[in-house]
Amino acid sequence: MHDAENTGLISHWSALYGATFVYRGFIGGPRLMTTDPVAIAHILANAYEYPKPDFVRDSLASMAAGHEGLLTVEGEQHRRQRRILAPAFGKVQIGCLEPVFWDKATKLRDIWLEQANTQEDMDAKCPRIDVLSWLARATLDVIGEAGFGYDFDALSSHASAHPQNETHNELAAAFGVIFSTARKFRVMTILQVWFPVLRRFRRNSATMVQAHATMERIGLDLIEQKCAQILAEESFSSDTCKQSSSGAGTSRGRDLLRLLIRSNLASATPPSKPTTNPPSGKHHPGMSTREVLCQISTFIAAGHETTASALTWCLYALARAPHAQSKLRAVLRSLEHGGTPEGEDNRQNAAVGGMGGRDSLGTWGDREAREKDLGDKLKGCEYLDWVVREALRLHAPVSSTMRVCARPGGDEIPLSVPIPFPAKCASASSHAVGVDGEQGERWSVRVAEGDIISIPIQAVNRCKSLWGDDAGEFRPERWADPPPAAHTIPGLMSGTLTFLNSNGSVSAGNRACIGWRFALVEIKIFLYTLVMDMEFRLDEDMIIEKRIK
Ligand code: HEM
Repeated sequence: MHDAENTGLISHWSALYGATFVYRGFIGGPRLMTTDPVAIAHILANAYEYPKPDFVRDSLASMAAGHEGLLTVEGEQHRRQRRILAPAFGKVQIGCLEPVFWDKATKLRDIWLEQANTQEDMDAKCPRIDVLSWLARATLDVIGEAGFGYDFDALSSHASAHPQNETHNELAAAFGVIFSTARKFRVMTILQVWFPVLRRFRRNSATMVQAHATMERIGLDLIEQKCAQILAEESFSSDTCKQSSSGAGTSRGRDLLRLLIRSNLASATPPSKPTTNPPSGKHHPGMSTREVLCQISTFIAAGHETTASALTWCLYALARAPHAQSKLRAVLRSLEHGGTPEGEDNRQNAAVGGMGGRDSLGTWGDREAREKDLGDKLKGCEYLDWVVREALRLHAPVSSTMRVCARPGGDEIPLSVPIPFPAKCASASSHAVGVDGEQGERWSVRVAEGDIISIPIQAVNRCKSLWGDDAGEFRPERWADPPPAAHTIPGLMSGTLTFLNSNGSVSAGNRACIGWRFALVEIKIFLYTLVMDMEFRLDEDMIIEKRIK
């Protein structure tokens, strides 16, 4: 399962055994796998009764998210953190971060254009660019600045033109050590799940200890800086405060961490104490410094590679569908010129790779006003929206997740597709019967407390029973009229599980991606900036497939 390109196998099993079946995990442990939308809706709507299994939380924590970040905490602690974090991810607040997205997207585009002009092995007009590594740099810079006002400087150090070159930024290097070590020791991580005695042999090399210390030191410094800024603003109670809380202006100084600390202070401050935040009416405990610290690494772990991978797959899908790519470019260009084809002549000399493209955004006059105007237009651009939805449906960056039943005494999970008895087997000549000899159909499946359930996000997104026979094809136009069956998936991005779903009540738990709006706005601005001036094609000499590294 680990090595197979991850959707194919699950779709194959679903075709053989139905939407809900059991497979054997590591050392034979049984796991329930379901692509049934009703079952998935039930599990996700009761998020606190279906938490992430310990080994999943452990492995997320070791991939830098920490044990007290939003990705890894459960129950009451999660509810409290989510409430404090939610305001930082609101529509207005994300709007404030748009200048960062424009800035990094433009920087990346200029680097690629420069490479296109100078690359030695450029064959005629088609230079080869390793898109994923560059996008990983760009999205690291984005999450650094928009997440906590920190400059990773990953794009600026591009002079060597080799994105794989080691970074000189100490926080990026520390994160790299932790992230790659966590990935490398997968087998050991799995063994530690089954044999807890092995947990004491966790690798804690001097490099790892130092990497953790660096992350902690820089994180604490950032928290201190933000607290000082907020306190200064509070004491001045000036326009600056009004401006930042209303979300106006540029992003400088208005990062997620700062918003989170403001929200945390408001939460932990007795209502009598003056604060620039509107009174909530209730007094809740805030997050500890350790919890705030863990959110910094959580933002990097959850928001960096996911978005780089999403953007890479968007470009891949467009490269494989030249017609859709040209249509998108035409639509985006018409946005810029108020719906007219003006500017086409200027671009006629632009070679593939966009070498005749524009100057950076800065030379267009009032840069901020122009970005704001374009940002608004992008939000209303239907075809761009279809392209992004379709690419993220087909290529969900988080391809699966797991839950464990924690309901005392187990649960009965409802199904929309019944399980037949005798159950279907791989071989048509053999049949299994229900454990209790039962015959007929079952419209629910019984799970015991402790049973592990796999939710194959990407396989659900590509399910033919939901999306039709062309479910595996990139066809943005399908979003003009999505099939009714797709609406049974209560996803954040209609009909898909890419960002998981949010149909749970606050008390039952909401584990959907809190950064979905951040990601979508970032992706759209990057696509606009890159696709406008460059044409993307696949390198014919490369085999591109999706693997969990
Ligand atoms: C295209 C980009 C992204 C995708 C596809 C994505 C997908 C997801 C998914 C599937 C989950 C649920 C994981 C699970 O419960 O097993 C999740 C959770 C989360 N995501 Fe994202 N994400 C993206 C971008 C971001 C960004 C940019 C941020 C932050 C800036 C972010 C922050 C988080 C956090 C903090 C959680 C945990 C939420 C909770 O448990 O309450 N994500 N994401």
